[in-house]
Amino acid sequence: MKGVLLVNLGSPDSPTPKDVKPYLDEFLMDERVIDAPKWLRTILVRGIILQTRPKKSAEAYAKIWWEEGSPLIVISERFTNKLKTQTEMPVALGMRYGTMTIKNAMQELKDKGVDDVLLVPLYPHYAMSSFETVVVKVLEEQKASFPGMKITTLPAFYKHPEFIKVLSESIKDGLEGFDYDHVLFSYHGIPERHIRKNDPTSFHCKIDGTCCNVNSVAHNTCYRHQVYDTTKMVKEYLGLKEDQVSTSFQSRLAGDPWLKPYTDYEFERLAKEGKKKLAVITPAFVSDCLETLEEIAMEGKEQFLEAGGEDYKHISCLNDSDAWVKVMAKWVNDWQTTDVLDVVPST
Ligand SMILES: C=CC1=C(C)c2cc3[nH]c(cc4nc(cc5[nH]c(cc1n2)c(C)c5CCC(=O)O)C(CCC(=O)O)=C4C)c(C)c3C=C
Ligand SMILES: [Fe+2]
Ligand SMILES: [Fe+2]
Repeated sequence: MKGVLLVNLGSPDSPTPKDVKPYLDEFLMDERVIDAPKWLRTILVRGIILQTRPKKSAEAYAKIWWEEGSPLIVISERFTNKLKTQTEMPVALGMRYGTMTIKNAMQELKDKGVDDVLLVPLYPHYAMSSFETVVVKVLEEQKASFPGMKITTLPAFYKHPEFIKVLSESIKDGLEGFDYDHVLFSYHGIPERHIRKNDPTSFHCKIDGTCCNVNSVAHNTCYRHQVYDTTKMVKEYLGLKEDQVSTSFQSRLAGDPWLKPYTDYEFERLAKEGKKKLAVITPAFVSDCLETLEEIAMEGKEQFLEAGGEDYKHISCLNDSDAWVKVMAKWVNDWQTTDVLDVVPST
């Protein structure tokens, strides 16, 4: 029997250093997130980052925590429950990190008789630190505990016309009544090195965009290429002008160079350039989370206004909107009936 496995990133169990520490430990010890050799990763993560970050992160989580729990988890659960009403297949939700494990979600599907699974990583774009690590983890669990289960993965849907439409329409709703003069597309950043590592040709990606008009298999796994495609397509759908839109990257950790331009620098640049009313959208995330609610909606607003901006609005992610659930329901139901995935990767 067919079933659907939704996977998102995960959150700590509570916004306290006691719960944030093991969550960050699992997250940052993932070799696809901090991709240093294990001995070095251990020193970096356990010897340095985890000495101070859990307290700082817990304070940030406390600012956005809901009565029902972490926004990312609550929203993902609401999305899952709505999807269940729109498909005959069993649907289960797991998280890559934390206590809501992928293994438990796979067990839930198995207990319902599912042996043919559509895996949906809840990320529009491919990065080894998001999409790829989910796929690898699911395949590891399959090998270890569910050998009879067939796994098919929904590809990154960053440029699927139905995704672009539902995202653009939700942005249009968010912009209504807000007299903006610029729209910033802020995506989660990744180290530039990860782009090179994910380039199967080893020579295509130049990290400055000059490669992106040349068709290449590299684009199937190039996070930078994919996010710029999303920006371009949403910009076209909404009829925004070239100088009304820009793309930037948030949430970097110290160390190696990450994808540029950095969102916090963009706030300053845009304010200094006279863009006084800024709308910010965060399309790397399908659900609101720490990185959107705290870093962008709270900290970002402060940074932009301090730099001379006058008005600022973060537009919510797709979350559990009926329109987004309907798009996902169509994709999974099409797979159920035809075995075909109408979500093609790019070249
Ligand atoms: C778009 C998907 C994501 C990518 C790609 C990604 C890469 C990435 N992240 C870190 C480090 C951290 N990210 C943190 C939070 C966080 N990251 C994503 C998504 C992607 N990360 C989400 C949805 C969240 C929010 C989770 C929530 O509970 O709301 C954090 C934890 C918070 C903090 O301490 O700041 C860290 C750390 C790296 C290093 C990385 C790529 C190498
Ligand atoms: Fe992250
Ligand atoms: Fe490219």
